[in-house]
Amino acid sequence: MFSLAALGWSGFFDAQLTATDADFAPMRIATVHRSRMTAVAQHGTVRLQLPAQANTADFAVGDWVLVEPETQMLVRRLERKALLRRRTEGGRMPQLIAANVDTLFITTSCNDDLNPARLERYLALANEAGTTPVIVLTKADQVAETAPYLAQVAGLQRGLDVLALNAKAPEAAQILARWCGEGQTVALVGSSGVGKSSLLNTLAGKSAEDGQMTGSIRESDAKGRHTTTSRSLHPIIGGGWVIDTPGMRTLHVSDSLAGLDHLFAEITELAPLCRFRDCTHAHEPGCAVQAAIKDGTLDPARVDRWRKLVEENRSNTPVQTGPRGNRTTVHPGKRR
Ligand SMILES: Nc1nc2c(ncn2[C@@H]2O[C@H](COP(=O)(O)OP(=O)(O)OP(=O)(O)O)[C@@H](O)[C@H]2O)c(=O)[nH]1
Ligand SMILES: [Zn+2]
Repeated sequence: MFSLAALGWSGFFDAQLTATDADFAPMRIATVHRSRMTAVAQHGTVRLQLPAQANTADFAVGDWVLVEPETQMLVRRLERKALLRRRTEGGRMPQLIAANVDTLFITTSCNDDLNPARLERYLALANEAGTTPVIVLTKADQVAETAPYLAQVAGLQRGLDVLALNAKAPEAAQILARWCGEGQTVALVGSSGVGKSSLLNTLAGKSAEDGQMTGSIRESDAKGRHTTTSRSLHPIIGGGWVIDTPGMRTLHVSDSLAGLDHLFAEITELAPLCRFRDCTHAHEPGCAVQAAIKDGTLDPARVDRWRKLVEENRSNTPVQTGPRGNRTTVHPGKRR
């Protein structure tokens, strides 16, 4: 038995209920497949009945829905507090990754997987979603010192929490406990092999074998490696919920202007100080960004990465146009 608060219910969702909703049970989407979905209810997990017109692609793990209790028929989805989504190459609509996630554990390991430019992509994703990012460096037990790895990620975003742990050790759950209290939802993202499944098993208190059986479906990818292919909602031992996501090979940045501004705040805050309002910060006289690079307060490599992501975001984000402010989505053209 779970209380609604333990499931992550809050005033934000309560405020969306009307008098006629009293007959329905709030439930949280636990898995989304092509033609079926399951949800966690106060009494356990149920398979939802879907109305004929429902499209499971419109739902994300972590979503709150109202359900008709006798028939388990889905009635409607509640507005989301946060939504992680991305566009895949050639994808017309953004793919939903997870909803109502409080904290995104951006996972990488203390080895060659650690790549600040890739982490910045995940940070933009988290910022744009309205989810707090935390960088989790796994495989801390495999290196003599974690300090050099922590140093590489510490400056990636103001106020960013960064920590190193062994994903397979039970202490990992204590290190992450501040983000995992009752009703809190966290999600794991990162490249294949960094230890997301290991961390999930540690947080959910499962042995590796149980974890594989009851958790994610693992199948071989093109290279014969076993990778996580589904996502689902799992209870954390000390309270809260964890959503695992499939390993992402490449994360293209799109629809994330605000997320990028927040990520690169130390750069975007300088722009108003440039002499020209439309300064490109490349060659203009009186450019505050170039001045900061020159006096050593701004890392030129960081500025290059910022420029590249802003450009990528522009070319991948549909232009919102239309008569009298109607928002018409124009799908992005071929990537250059
Ligand atoms: N020593 C050590 N090994 C780890 C740690 N985290 C993961 N591993 C090992 O690294 C390998 C990959 O870990 P997984 O948890 O399967 O990685 P994943 O991110 O879930 O990978 P995908 O399912 O492909 O997305 C496994 O052999 C783990 O046992 C860690 O913190 N320390
Ligand atoms: Zn400038």
